[in-house]
Amino acid sequence: MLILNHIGYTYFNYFDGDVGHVRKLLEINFLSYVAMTVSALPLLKESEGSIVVVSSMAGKTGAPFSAPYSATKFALDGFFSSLRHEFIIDKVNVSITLCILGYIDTENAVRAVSHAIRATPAPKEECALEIIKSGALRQRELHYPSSTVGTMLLLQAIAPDFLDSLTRSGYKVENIRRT
Ligand SMILES: NC(=O)C1=CN([C@@H]2O[C@H](COP(=O)(O)OP(=O)(O)OC[C@H]3O[C@@H](n4cnc5c(N)ncnc54)[C@H](OP(=O)(O)O)[C@@H]3O)[C@@H](O)[C@H]2O)C=CC1
Ligand SMILES: C[C@H](CCC(=O)NCC(=O)O)[C@H]1CC[C@H]2[C@@H]3C(=O)C[C@@H]4C[C@H](O)CC[C@]4(C)[C@H]3CC[C@]12C
Repeated sequence: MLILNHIGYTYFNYFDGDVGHVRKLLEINFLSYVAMTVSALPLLKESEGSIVVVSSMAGKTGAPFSAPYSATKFALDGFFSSLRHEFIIDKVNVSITLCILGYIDTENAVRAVSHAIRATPAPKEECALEIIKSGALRQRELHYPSSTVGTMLLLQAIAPDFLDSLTRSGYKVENIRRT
């Protein structure tokens, strides 16, 4: 099983216009996932294995203060959803699981956003287990925590403007200091 999980450092703030940062983040969060998949594919085909791509709610719906990060996660969905089709057409028995995660209590995330986000983060240990399970079960997508992510995806489909305003109301915008 190939689990793609790493992310590069980004800021949590208004987009600052730095195109170089977006390019660098795409390299770490997106292109390296493509490169690692290419390297591992011969072995994965031989073992009929699984690719697990760790993404985010911010890779399915827009969220403020994470424009570069969000772009890299949307790119993962586009690339790996297309690849999944090709595997099925080609009868390649390698599964692709896209993990759509809400706010998780890892040290870096809590440090970056706890001053500005009202939600309580979900536990990282349970999250890690769900990620591994979803790959082993060859699920198409993991939604974790399922109630929050499931509700948000449903709202995106039926009431996208309402979801946007709900998302914004979850932020303490006054605590975001423009840099
Ligand atoms: N925590 C959250 O709220 C959420 C997380 N996610 C996703 O979950 C995954 C894990 O997130 P989380 O654990 O919070 O992230 P962290 O920032 O805690 O960890 C990121 C990891 O990536 C590694 N890394 C950074 N740059 C590179 C690089 N250039 N090459 C290789 N490795 C690198 C870091 O290594 P080192 O420590 O050595 O620098 C670190 O181990 C990510 O894909 C993230 O997008 C999705 C939604 C919410
Ligand atoms: C808060 C976002 C989701 C919207 C919401 O209100 N959810 C309620 C809930 O989840 O209970 C967060 C969803 C994903 C988060 C971001 C993420 O994907 C990890 C980044 C990691 C980095 O270390 C900094 C923080 C993140 C940008 C993080 C910020 C909060 C989310 C957008």
